[in-house]
Amino acid sequence: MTDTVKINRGLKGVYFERSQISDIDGRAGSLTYRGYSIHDLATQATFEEVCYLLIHGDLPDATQLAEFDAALKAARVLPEPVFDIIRATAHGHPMDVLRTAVSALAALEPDSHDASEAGFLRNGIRLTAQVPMIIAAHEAIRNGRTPVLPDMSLSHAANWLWMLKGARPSADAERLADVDFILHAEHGSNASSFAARVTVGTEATLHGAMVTALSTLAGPAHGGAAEDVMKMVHEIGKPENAAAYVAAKRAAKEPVTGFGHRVYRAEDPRARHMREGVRKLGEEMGAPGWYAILQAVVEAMSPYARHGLNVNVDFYSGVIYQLHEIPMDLYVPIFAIGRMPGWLAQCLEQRRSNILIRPLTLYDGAAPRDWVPLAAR
Ligand SMILES: CC(=O)SCCNC(=O)CCNC(=O)[C@H](O)C(C)(C)COP(=O)(O)OP(=O)(O)OC[C@H]1O[C@@H](n2cnc3c(N)ncnc32)[C@H](O)[C@@H]1OP(=O)(O)O
Ligand SMILES: O=C([O-])CC(=O)C(=O)O
Repeated sequence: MTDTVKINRGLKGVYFERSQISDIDGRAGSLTYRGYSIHDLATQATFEEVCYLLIHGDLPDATQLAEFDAALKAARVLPEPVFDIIRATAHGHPMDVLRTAVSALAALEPDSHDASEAGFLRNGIRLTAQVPMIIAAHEAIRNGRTPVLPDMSLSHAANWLWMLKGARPSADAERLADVDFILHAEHGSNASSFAARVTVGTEATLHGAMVTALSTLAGPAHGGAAEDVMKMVHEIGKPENAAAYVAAKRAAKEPVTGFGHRVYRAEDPRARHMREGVRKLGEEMGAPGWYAILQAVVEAMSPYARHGLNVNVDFYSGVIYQLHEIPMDLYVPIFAIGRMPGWLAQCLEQRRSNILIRPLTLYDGAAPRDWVPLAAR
């Protein structure tokens, strides 16, 4: 038996379900949401339109968009006890605070156990609005400031920057955040979305699935990479040091963060937009050095590109946040803001044709043996 079973460690290359949400061609380096190219969405759409597209399956018309936008804005409310929880955990990593607050919302929202399609949708849209509020409130509280109230006249991206900084963002800063959210919104059966689907598979709540997703996103092999890239850039310090840094990592057989992907063998198509954002912003802000370090790392990694090892979406995003003076430990939470509609769409899809997700592990431990009483061990 042991010899005949084929094991796909890490479920590499395994299809576990059909999906109509997004499509990744890893060899071509292409990504579509509901059939629309990520390049068109990143250059033409707003995050609100992308949310609607992912959740409902089609682009909204003007009335549908206005209704969706109004629902998202109306959901910018946090129950008071959530602020107490944020205050009590304020010294923790923002991702731990966010996950704890979302978990608390499961107990605080009266309809969090509504497992109907409408219940998932209502709770999911509410959480999409609440997640940036939690992150911004935590950032204010840990710095001794009063959380900034949401501004209902602002878009999702602009309101996030407003609550984070307490100042109206420029049109360019708003668009950069919007594009960042669009690029991070959905990515098939990535680890956090898969984990969320496993939770929905047990007929658990949407809040439960979101807590699972947040826990899974936080790891450095997944959403935590942007924070690690920024730490790497600081460690490298100047472009001339990049080659030695990469050589040392390769010699130690350690991954160079921001490179590699389970599915892409060509460059991650999302990286193009982030790269352009870093280059442009760096020049505008008179700080081109960060981009130069990143490109020196890319150059040092170029011998491995032909083996399919290229930059992923998180390679460039950290520097954009750094140029906006956003603390490093907020990088993963920002990813979560963008990923909310993707997680929601995945949970809705799982719920509609639900099945318990329960694979097998092949036992190769100790052979059957006799019980040994404690005194005899
Ligand atoms: C939003 C996201 O989640 S994107 C991913 C963010 N994560 C990172 O950037 C962390 C760095 N990257 C990695 O650790 C990995 O590339 C992962 C976890 C993303 C993907 O891992 P896997 O799919 O298991 O790796 P994969 O099978 O593609 O690796 C193939 C080979 O490339 C190597 N490799 C993969 N990533 C890297 C890397 N970043 N640096 C150096 N070598 C790498 C592996 O060691 C492996 O080499 P081997 O065949 O000699 O053993
Ligand atoms: O697809 C993956 O494995 C990881 C990823 O890029 C994402 O979640 O955006």
